[in-house]
Amino acid sequence: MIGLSTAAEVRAAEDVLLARTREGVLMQRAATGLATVCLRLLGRAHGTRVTALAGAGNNGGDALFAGAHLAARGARVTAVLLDPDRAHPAGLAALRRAGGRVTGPEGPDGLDRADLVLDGVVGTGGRGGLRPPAARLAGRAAAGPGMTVAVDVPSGVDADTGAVAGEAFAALHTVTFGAVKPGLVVGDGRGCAGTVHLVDIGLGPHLAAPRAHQLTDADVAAHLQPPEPGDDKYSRGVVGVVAGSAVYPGAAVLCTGAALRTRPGLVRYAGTAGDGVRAAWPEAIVTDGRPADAGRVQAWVAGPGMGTDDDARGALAEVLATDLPVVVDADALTMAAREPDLVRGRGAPTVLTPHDREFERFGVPVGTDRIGAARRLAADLGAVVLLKGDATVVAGPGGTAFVNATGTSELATAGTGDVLAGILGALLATGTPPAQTAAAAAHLHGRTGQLAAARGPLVASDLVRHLPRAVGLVRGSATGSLRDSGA
Ligand SMILES: NC(=O)C1=CN([C@@H]2O[C@H](COP(=O)(O)OP(=O)(O)OC[C@H]3O[C@@H](n4cnc5c(N)ncnc54)[C@H](O)[C@@H]3O)[C@@H](O)[C@H]2O)[C@@H](O)CC1
Ligand SMILES: Nc1ncnc2c1ncn2[C@@H]1O[C@H](COP(=O)(O)OP(=O)(O)O)[C@@H](O)[C@H]1O
Ligand SMILES: [K+]
Repeated sequence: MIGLSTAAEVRAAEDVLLARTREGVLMQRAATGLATVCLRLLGRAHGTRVTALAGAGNNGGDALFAGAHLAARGARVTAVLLDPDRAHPAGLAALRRAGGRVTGPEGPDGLDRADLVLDGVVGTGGRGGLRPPAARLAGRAAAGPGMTVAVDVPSGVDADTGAVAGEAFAALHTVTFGAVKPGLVVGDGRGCAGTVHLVDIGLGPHLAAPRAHQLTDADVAAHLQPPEPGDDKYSRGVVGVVAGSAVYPGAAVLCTGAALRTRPGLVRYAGTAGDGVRAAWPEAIVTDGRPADAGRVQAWVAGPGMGTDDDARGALAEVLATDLPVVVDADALTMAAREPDLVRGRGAPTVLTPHDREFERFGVPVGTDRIGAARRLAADLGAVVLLKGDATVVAGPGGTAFVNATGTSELATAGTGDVLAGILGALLATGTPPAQTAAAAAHLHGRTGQLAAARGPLVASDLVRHLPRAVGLVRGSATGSLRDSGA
């Protein structure tokens, strides 16, 4: 699990460490790590042209020291000081000693010929979008030929939320210190950060336990254990699906198929699209009646394509009245937003899976702080909220959050949410903690999308087909990597 630490959490750990180390040691660790990553990315230093944009704070100090390291290895480094009178004195002296050039915000910045641009304008001390001189230089860097590398955080990105209020530096890579900040992996900040590289500066033992995480394949593998010799179809967790309708039979087929393909123990279907489900998935046990007629299950999925009429409302109320985990998706979200008390006060886990428009139906738009928004709704409803997007966020009612690290924008196609709901139901049926289980489902869904998209555009049923291979890949038992899978 990768911990995501806020700027305040990182600063608190830095303060402890600063008091125990010689002055400048932490910045040296940061700058050396930064220069090392840059050298790896460039392949060589000698003869390369580097422009380091340096603000007046410690972020600028990091960029100046890293520039000095690169200059000492033969790079031609130009430091552009945003505020020449307040530049980090020791960093500036080091850069000059190493033979770097120095200019002001209007000077010859070399951005039109740079191989590498370091963005040390502002880091965790930043507030709001970039101010004009910095915004202009960030724009020139983005238009120029140089590989853009952000120091700690792309300038203009809120490190905690990923919000970008105005202009921000568009980085191909971000070299971040001590801990990954949430703003690098969620919201608009994710797009500005590019590939994130973490440099260890020794903060680990002093960091507060993070309240937000990213899961790795290894974490998710624990949710995808193969059956054991003593298992039978019931012991693997039975999923109940309430989905589809005469108008939307496909949602029932996709959701049921995804549950079966994730954990092929037993899936029961109850609803008005039974014929379609029978035809597509003879393995499912189908009833045309109410959820109560379906037989025993360990988790319910309710919502995809089920409609919002009185019968649908009745079926939803029925599953929410059980003491079982329930996934509330799609049409069920519309009904739950109208009657939140259906969800509030449930004893068993409830996982709501809104996209932004569905989220807004609960009263407040998502806004620019996606983790905060998911946490607030989760706390209000006493439920887990899985907020879909290019980096899906999961929040539990107690504030634990996860940001998904897998996926592809090819998933922006109809029906992929129905597949996610089926995956989630299958994983919840084993009784694992609901917030992490929801994050595991999003992770597996994203990996499946990456596999399916390796061949080009995907449709939702491609995901269902690729699920077994994705499960195998995440378990670590599949051969080959995502890149060479040729799926
Ligand atoms: N505290 C420490 O010991 C360490 C700090 N480190 C670095 O220090 C950074 C934090 O440094 P600071 O607290 O000095 O703050 P920053 O350097 O992040 O920001 C302060 C500077 O940014 C300017 N600024 C703020 N908002 C701006 C905006 N919207 N547009 C343009 N300029 C803006 C301020 O005027 C000020 O000059 C971290 O991100 C990291 O890079 C690292 O060197 C590791 C060690
Ligand atoms: N641009 C994107 N990048 C990555 N994933 C996306 C993107 N757009 C949508 N997705 C994912 O695709 C799924 C779409 O779900 P949803 O909107 O509920 O679709 P539907 O209701 O048609 O099934 C979600 O898991 C979401 O996270
Ligand atoms: K920066």
